[in-house]
Amino acid sequence: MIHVSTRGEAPALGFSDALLAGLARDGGLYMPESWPTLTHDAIADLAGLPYPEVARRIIGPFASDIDSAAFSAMVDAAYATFRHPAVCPLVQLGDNLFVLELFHGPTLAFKDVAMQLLGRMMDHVLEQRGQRATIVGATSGDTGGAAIDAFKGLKRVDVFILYPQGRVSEVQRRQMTTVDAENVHAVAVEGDFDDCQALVKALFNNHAFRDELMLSGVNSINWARIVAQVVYYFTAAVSLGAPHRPVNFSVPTGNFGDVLAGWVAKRMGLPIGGLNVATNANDILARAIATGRYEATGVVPTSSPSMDIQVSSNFERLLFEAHGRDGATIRRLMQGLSQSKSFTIEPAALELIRAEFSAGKVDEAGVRAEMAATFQASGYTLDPHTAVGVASARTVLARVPATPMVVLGTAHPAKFPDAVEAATGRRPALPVHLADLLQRPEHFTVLPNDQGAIELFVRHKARAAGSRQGAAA
Ligand SMILES: Cc1ncc(COP(=O)(O)O)c(C=O)c1O
Ligand SMILES: N[C@@H](CCOP(=O)(O)O)C(=O)O
Repeated sequence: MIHVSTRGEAPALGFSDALLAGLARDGGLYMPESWPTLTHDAIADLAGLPYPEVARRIIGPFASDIDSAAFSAMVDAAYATFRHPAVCPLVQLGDNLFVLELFHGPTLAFKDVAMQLLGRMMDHVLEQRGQRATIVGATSGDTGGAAIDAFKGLKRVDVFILYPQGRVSEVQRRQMTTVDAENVHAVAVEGDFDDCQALVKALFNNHAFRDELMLSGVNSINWARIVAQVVYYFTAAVSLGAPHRPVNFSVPTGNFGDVLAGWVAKRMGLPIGGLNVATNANDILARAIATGRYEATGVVPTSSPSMDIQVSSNFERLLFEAHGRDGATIRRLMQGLSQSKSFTIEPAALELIRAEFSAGKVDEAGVRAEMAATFQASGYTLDPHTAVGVASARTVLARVPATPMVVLGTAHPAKFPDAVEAATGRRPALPVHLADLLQRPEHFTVLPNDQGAIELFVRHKARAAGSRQGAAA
């Protein structure tokens, strides 16, 4: 499978190279050249299969350059880390309303689903090539913890996670800062998530720095992240009757990776009726889909901090497809974004996007009301991110009540105990393996929102680690 950049100027790469590259060298994002599809019967055959087997059938065609026996073992090991036998179970909340619980992995967020596999695949490819890599990632709270858990202690990688200081929950912060592994570096940046993400992209776009340290990325700019997230759309839809009937999804959205994975599932033949982009007060995507104008206005802190994002990286992948895979157009739109923080989607592209995506914004009062109402009605505890998805899903469900609606349950409520307690009156407890998280000592470094300062820190730490590994070898 060949992968091309959304900006049309970087070399095309195979899966393993795209996996290690993260961001393309022209600043774009990798996408496969074509979509593998599953027949109606092949989708029907997925019913009742264990999650790892579905993962092999969906991810396998993309990861075709990884040895299949090794890949198969990595899939089994990745999903053995989940605490639920179904890996991603489906829970019914009401008539045709379901929550797909994606938070049974080690760090209680949907990021684990992809990251547990990504860590194993990267380590495998690096070992085969005899290489070391420096992973730099940006997080609004969940990617960081999931990446640190997946990569901690690995000999061939150093991990640097940039998070916005003071803008993640205490549990999220501690999941990053209490891991005592030499190859892990939690960096509190004096800025918001968009600043952290811009810094990561700037490090990649400094080609000398990128090559010197062999930078690699684990944000959803990495195509492998998206592929691994496609699987649960299949397991959920098939358990609700696909391919014999369509299923809708409502996705709490920030960086647009998770909902894009649903759109990929649709390209692969899954009968998804509609994909609902559910946003919190940071509603740039809802505005863009409603008006055709993508306009970044500055991040507002909310009770769903992982979705406090204005520059939504993966929207670029959808724009690429909707604009006829024309790299020149994407370069022009992205230049507009960096110069004036805005661009206009071309009318034909907007029409294509609207044919597949609806969008809705849920404000803070709406999030609280949804958490409270769901808890009172069914005793089910939603985290604030999933609550955005459920509240927005109800609007769609009112329009199309006969089609099952699956809301992606993106985080465990115990990651956001203050918001959940304020809405429901109950403080959710952390699972046993994290029960002493609030007592563990923290290690982190505070750095300014400055590319030079980040580069200095990463170079210093990565070189020291390289020398340690060299001495030990
Ligand atoms: C809990 C939670 N919900 C939703 C999202 C939004 O997902 P995406 O960035 O893929 O749109 C995130 C962050 O990615 C998250 O951590
Ligand atoms: N919400 C994310 C932000 C980064 O998203 P990613 O999917 O691109 O890694 C987070 O919690 O870190």
